Amino acid sequence: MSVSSNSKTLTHSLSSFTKERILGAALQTAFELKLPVAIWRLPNHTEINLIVGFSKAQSTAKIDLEELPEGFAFAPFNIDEKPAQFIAADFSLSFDFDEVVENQTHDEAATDSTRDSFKNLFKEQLSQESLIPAYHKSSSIAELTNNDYEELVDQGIQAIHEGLFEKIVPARSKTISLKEGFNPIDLLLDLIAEYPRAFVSLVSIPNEGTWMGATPEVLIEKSEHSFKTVALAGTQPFDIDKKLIDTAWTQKEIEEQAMVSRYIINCFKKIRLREYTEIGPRTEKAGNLLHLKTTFQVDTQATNFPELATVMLELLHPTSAVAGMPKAEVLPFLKTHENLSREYFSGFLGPVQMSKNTHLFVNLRCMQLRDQEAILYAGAGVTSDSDPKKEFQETEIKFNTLLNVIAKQN
Ligand SMILES: C=C(O[C@@H]1C=C(C(=O)O)C=C[C@H]1O)C(=O)O
Repeated sequence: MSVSSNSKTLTHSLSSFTKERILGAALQTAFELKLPVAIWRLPNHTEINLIVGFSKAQSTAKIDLEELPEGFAFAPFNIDEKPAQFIAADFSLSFDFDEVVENQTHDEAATDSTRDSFKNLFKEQLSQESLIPAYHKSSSIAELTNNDYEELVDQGIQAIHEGLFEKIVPARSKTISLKEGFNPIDLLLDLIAEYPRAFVSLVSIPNEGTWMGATPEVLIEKSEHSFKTVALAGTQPFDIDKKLIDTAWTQKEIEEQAMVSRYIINCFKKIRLREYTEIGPRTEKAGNLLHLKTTFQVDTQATNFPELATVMLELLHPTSAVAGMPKAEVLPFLKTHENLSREYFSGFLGPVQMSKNTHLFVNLRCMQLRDQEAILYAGAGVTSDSDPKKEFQETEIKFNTLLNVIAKQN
């Protein structure tokens, strides 16, 4: 294993451990010291990243992508009711294949004692051979669950027929029990291996809990001079015997996805941005599913709009792919009828300003890990042509993205 190191790092000692062991020890240490931690792998990348914050995750009502330091953002669906969390990259590690690199961390005096406690306990945990790491659990107890999803979809369809809105995305949850000896790191590494094109992550924050997922949906990508967002909607199971270009889409699915594109274009219009590139819609494979996807790109240097990502983030979230359209009518309807605490499901998450790049994703195909159980979440886009039974089936196949991999454990 090749290693890069410097005197302030642990790397020389890390290189003799497997990534399972290192990630497990870091998660356990963060749990014991009540520190926030995020582990992720970007789509189409091999590198796995881990950061630990040496102070509490910062609660913030606004994610300002220009102002924030390097770190990881984790925002709920309803950002007006519950603030977003931000984990600063006080300690960070990355693995590329088997090579481990401990990145130079910020050396702020205020966090020195936490840094020392973290490093000492981390070293101790690394020596535990069969460690099953613990994770932070949410302090919220009242979990709402809607058990009649078809009825909810039906109410949505009726409201569309009455002209209240054009599209709605009701969601539901499914609780499963976790096997004795469930190891979140093993599952995370299996998801990473199974879904190379997804954003795979585990986020664990004291009081907020632990979330894991493999999402196909980019919310915002920002690099020094470019901005990207996508309109992703329309769902069908992936058929291994069929070529992607031969995929046929119904009018309902085409319209449903077009509404998401229209929503993004309307956001551009609000800020008078005319120069963007639009690619698609094209069929996109997302694990066991297929979606329709249109990509929107902007050269932020040519348009002289360096803060575009922050402005668009506020306008876009939650998009019509996870809420519906128009938002002002749909959000109160969901609040009254959905009867589900979405929490971080269909919120957004991802690394901010890490090596000058920001990658935010919509938190889909995800679950919340609790004590011996996990709550999975999924929604489906409902339009006037929806069939409640089919929408229920769609949420079932969305759950399968995680369930198929969980079933392979042990
Ligand atoms: C709401 C979810 O997915 C979103 C809804 C889709 C749809 O309605 O077809 C497709 C992709 C996502 O934008 C989910 O995965 O839970």
